[in-house]
Amino acid sequence: MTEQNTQSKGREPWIHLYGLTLAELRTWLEEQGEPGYRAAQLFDWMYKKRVTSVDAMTNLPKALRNVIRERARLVTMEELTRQVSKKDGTTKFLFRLFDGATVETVLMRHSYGNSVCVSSQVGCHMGCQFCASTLGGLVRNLEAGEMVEQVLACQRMLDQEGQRVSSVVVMGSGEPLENYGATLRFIRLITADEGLRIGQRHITVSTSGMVPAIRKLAEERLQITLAVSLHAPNDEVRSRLMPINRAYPIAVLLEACREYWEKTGRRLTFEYALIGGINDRLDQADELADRLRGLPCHVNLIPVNYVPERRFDRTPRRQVEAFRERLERHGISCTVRREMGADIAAACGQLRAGYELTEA
Ligand SMILES: C[S@@+](CC[C@H](N)C(=O)[O-])C[C@H]1O[C@@H](n2cnc3c(N)ncnc32)[C@H](O)[C@@H]1O
Ligand code: SF4
Repeated sequence: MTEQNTQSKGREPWIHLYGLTLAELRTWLEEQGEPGYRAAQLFDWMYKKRVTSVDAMTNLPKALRNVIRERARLVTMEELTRQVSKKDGTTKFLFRLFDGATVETVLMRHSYGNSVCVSSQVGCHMGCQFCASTLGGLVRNLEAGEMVEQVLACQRMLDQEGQRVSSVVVMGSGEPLENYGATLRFIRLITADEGLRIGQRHITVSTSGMVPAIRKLAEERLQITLAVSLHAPNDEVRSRLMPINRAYPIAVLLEACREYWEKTGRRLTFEYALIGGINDRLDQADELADRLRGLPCHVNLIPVNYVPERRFDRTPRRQVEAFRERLERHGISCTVRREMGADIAAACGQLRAGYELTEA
């Protein structure tokens, strides 16, 4: 039996079709006593025609459709809410999963294409001080198929406009490298030729800095971008903001990043949320530049999103610009991330947190 079935503890033994590769789907069909060649037809309905019901798969025999309906599931998530930004078209979805847990997905509309921000876990237990996703701790890992479904839900919305998902960032709730197997499987599924065919170079995985997993990922030699949430120029500040820094301090983390670059040839991205009075002084920009010197990388500066439970101040716009200029003067490539969907609420994780509160 396929790997994903054994992952899914605590649910009825049905197979999630979006969690399977084409070869695995073929094997599964054969195990059900059905011809394996039907897998390609099924995949076509799933990924090219993107139907949401097995009944719509009209070129499959009725008996086969019955087998699939009884023993497998196609769509496992229900859309609870959809908010569309009037400013920039950013769309935030809140989904209910098969077990009642909820996750967020965000579709961002850029001039250069459409990007989906995927969640990798329900909640998170990493405890970063500025992040809403961790407020209720970790509920569970997402399965690969549930991550694929997030992308497909956005693609179905884009289908109405004749557009496609051009890039994927695993930057929603959760620490993807803690859910390593599912994240890797997800990447393989969405890049597959017979699936959505999203190029590896259009995929970014963001991590809080799980050093052993970064090393393991480097060995896979994928062409994805690794984004590392750094947020501080030294261990004192980073350990206050991110408990993981006590296990893997900055020097150890940057060493793993260098290894990632050496093995994959991919430039690193560092995420740096500017928090007023904590990590946004110009001498801290100097210190950050010192640490990153010689490592092929790009820094994304993000004025911290307000999380009511945390009460961190946002760095004023002028100071953000000064910080960026200082880094650039040191030769560090750097951008200030454009705020998307500012009118539809909230830092990552807040939509779900708000929903869980009103449901409780
Ligand atoms: C929600 S995390 C998920 C991926 C992974 N766990 C990580 O930490 O990189 C995605 C990014 O959002 C950032 N982030 C979380 N809360 C934020 C906030 N309130 N303001 C700005 N960025 C935030 C994180 O630091 C990280 O760079
Ligand atoms: S920033 Fe990432 S690792 Fe930290 S709590 Fe949020 S989701 Fe988890």
